[in-house]
Parts: sequence; structure tokens; C-alpha cells
Amino acid sequence: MCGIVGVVSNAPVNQLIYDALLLLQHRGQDAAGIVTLLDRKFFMHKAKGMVKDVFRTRNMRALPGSVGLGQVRYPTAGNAYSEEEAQPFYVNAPFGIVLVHNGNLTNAHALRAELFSTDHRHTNTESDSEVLLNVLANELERATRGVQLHTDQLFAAVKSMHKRLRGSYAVVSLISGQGLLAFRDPYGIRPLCLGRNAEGTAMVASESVALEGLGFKFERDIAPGEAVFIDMQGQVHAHQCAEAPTLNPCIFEYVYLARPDSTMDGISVYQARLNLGETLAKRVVSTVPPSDIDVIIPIPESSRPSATQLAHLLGIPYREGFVKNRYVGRTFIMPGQGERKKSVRQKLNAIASEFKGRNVLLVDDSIVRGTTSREIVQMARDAGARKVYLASAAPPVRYPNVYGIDMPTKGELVAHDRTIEEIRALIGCDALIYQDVDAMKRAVMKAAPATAGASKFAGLEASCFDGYYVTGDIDTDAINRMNNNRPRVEETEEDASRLALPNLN
Ligand SMILES: O=P(O)(O)OC[C@H]1O[C@H](OP(=O)(O)OP(=O)(O)O)[C@H](O)[C@@H]1O
Ligand SMILES: NC(=O)CC[C@H](N)C(=O)O
Ligand SMILES: [Mg+2]
Repeated sequence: MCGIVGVVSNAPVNQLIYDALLLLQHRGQDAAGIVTLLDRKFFMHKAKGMVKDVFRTRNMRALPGSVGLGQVRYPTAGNAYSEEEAQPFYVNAPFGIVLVHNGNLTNAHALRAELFSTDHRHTNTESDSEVLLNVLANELERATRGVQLHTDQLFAAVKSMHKRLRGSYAVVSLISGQGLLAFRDPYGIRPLCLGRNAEGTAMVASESVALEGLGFKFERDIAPGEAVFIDMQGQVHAHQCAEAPTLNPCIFEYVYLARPDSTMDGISVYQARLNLGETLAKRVVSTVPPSDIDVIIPIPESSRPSATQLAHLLGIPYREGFVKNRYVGRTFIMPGQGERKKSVRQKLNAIASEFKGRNVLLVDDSIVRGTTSREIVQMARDAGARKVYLASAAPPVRYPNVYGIDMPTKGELVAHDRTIEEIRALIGCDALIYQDVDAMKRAVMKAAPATAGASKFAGLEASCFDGYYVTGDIDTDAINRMNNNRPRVEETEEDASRLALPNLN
């Protein structure tokens, strides 16, 4: 899950895109980039790092034009260390196209070979997004051969792309001299929405928070399979380009990835997290008697809404026992286990008085590799807690995710092939309570307003919890191939042996 944004205005857009990327920073911390368009010429600046570090004043001055796009990257394919794989990507023909992508292609390997052998196109990085751009270029070239570019050709190109691409993709692209083309995969796995401000500037973005935070009015989500073209005058043309689109948004967006103040496909992320706390409360009481819990403490940041609701329903005091260092980013999306582990300690510090002599129930939104939980449980014990219980607002993450969350190896998942008791022993808590898969799905769907209708959803993409891959073409070979092209980071020996099961006897 990266953050993407595109803008068509009649005033300079560099600052607007920068501000939107800041609002989407939680979706990617690894690299950032902006392209603007002025008189058919693209201006680009991209580099590794957070938005505020990547763009200095001199870089901003070198981004003129009233049309542009940007991205914050969380690598899921290719090389996390490569500056070249920061987005946007550029290709010179046809017309000149730049593109940003959120998601993960599951057939990038086959497409790369096909692009070379059949389409005679060269890609120069390991990024699946560069492959995606070249497929767009190829299909656009084919659709416009011998004719003037018109919206019909743009939509025909997206239609052909849907036939070639597999996996998840929310895309924003700029076509020099023409306008902005945005589209979403036929399963609607990754989010994308559209809005406008009082001056008539149009914006597409991954999350509604980017629109609302900048004074734009949210207009609508882009539908699965739909393409939206915004011409240079700001006029929006939309067309359904997929044959049988269905809406299956990624459930992990609601659990962890998105900001709580965003609404995606009609579902408020905050309300979904409150609901998850509510259903989690039922699981907690069936495992630990509430009278045995003195205090409920969230593991900041993302678990807070679920923890407040849980505490409210159980009638147990809610306390902020961990203080978060706001200058350390999100741990889960950092590349490399060593960095993630170190960051948990740097990021969270316990207030000993909230733990001393108490039975505490710690609440997290999810437990993936178990990095956070293991450190936090130990910190709670070090701070003097008597008993440390742990509850997760999401069920065990047992299967690889191949749609844009970097957790494709089963071996990395603390819950894979382990019983709850084994996981509990590994994490080191006195009781471990997980949400149930169906309860999680119901809790998120319950946050869909009656008017928008739960009926528009075919389901929620929840493969990392239930092992069901909505695109239907994910087997062990596909997962192995993607593993071979994962963002790789050097691991220490200690990291490698980290998940070895301790002797439980
Ligand atoms: O089991 P793990 O592999 O540690 O992953 C799960 C943890 O990572 C995330 O926190 P993160 O620090 O990324 O972000 P947050 O501040 O939004 O909670 C998530 O909220 C869990 O706390
Ligand atoms: N998280 C994402 O959306 C990643 C986009 C793309 N697959 C990359 O690795 O750069
Ligand atoms: Mg967290």
C-alpha cells in the first residue's frame, strides 16, 4: 500500500501535491516523488526518504505546472534500496507518460518477459510498477495507431490492460498534452477516490483524508475496473473498462493501513475499528474474566479506536500506558526485521505507574510478525505488570499477502502453522485473545452506511486471514516467484533465528 495522488488545476500544483503526500505519509515511508507537467514537459523529483526530507525548497521550485501527480512508496516488489524504483516512473512513447501505482502485480514476472519478447519493450528495474507503465504505454500505442487520441482510445487501452494485468492496482498517470488517467483494478482491492475544491481543481487520491485535509470535497470512490480521465480543462470523463467488476476492498486497510479519518468505499475506517473493538470484547470475556483485568492499554497508534471501545464495553479503565515518539515512523512498513525490532523500543516507552502491580490487557490492531507484541509484552513486564494479557482486533495473520502488503513469506508470520498456545508462548503473554475471521468481516461491513449499501460489496479481500485469494490465480509457484522479487534487506543472524519456537516444556 503506497499513497498516490494526482491533480488537474489551473494554478501551480507542486505545493498541493506535497501537502497531499504528507497526508498520505502513513501509507509509505520509503521513498517519495512528484511529477508536474508544463507545456508538454514533465518535471520530476523523487528520492528515498520521507516527504519532508525528499523535497527541499530548490526541488519544489523546479516543479512548475498546473497538472501533476505524486507517490509515497512502501515497497512490495523489487528493491527497497533502489532510488530508481522510487515512483513516479516515466516512459517517452507514446506521447510521454508518467505513472504512480499502489498495489502489487502478481504476474509481473510473466509480463516482463512478454513485454520484452512480444512488445519489444525494455524495463530497467525490478519494480512491478515499471512493468505496469510499459503495459499501459503498449496498449495506448496500439489503441491510437493511425488515429487521434480520444477518450475512446484511452478507455480501450485500460480495457486491454485489465485483460493483461493480474493482482492489485490503483493507478494515476499523466499523458503529456492530454490529461490525467486514473483507474482501479477489477476487484477494487486497493482504494482510489475523486474530489474537487471550490476553485474547480480536481484531485484523485488513495484516501479521502488527502482531499478533506486540503479543503476538497470528496465526490466519490472510483469503482473497481473504472477508468477516469481528467482532461487539461479539468473535465472528468469516466468509463467502466472491466467486463465483470466486483468490489472486494482489502480488509487490512480498515484494520491497520488507512488513517482512521478516511472513508473508503463508503466505510469509515474509524467506525470499522470501533466495531472491531466491540466484537473483540465478546472474545475477551470468554477467555479472561473482566474482574481479572485492572486496566486496558492500547499499543499506539492504530489500535486506539478498538481499545477505547473494548474498554467502554467491559467497563474497565482505559489508560495510555505507552507513549509514542512521534518522530519514529510506522514499524510494520519498515523494510528489514532488524530495523523494525529496534524501532519498537525507540517508538514506544512505558509509563511504569500504569503497569506496576496491575493485570493489564494490551490491545493491538493486528499481530503480523509478532515483532511489536514480543517487545511490548516484555516492556509491560519490565514496568512491573503482574499479568500481561494481549488482545488483537484482527484474527491471526496466517497466509501470505500478495496484493500490496509486504508479508508474503509464511515463515515470517508468527501465527503461521502455530496454535494459539504456541503463539502465546512465543510472544510471552499470560493470555492471548484473537478476533475471529467472520466477526472481523461483519464488524467492518457493519460500518457501511445503509444508504451506500453493503450490497455493493462482493466481499472483503482478507487473504492473509482466510487464505482465499480473490483473483483466483495464486498458487505456491506464484507466491514463490513473488518472494524471489521481494524488497530484500540484509538480516542479522539473530533476526533469522528470531521466530524459532522456544522449548515449550
Ligand atoms: O506483529 P508486527 O509485525 O509487529 O506488526 C503489527 C504491528 O505493526 C503495526 O504498528 P506500526 O508501528 O507499524 O504502526 P501504528 O503506529 O500505526 O500502530 C500494527 O499496528 C501492529 O502494532
Ligand atoms: N505498496 C505498494 O503499493 C507498492 C507498489 C509497488 N509494488 C512497489 O513496490 O513499489
Ligand atoms: Mg501498531
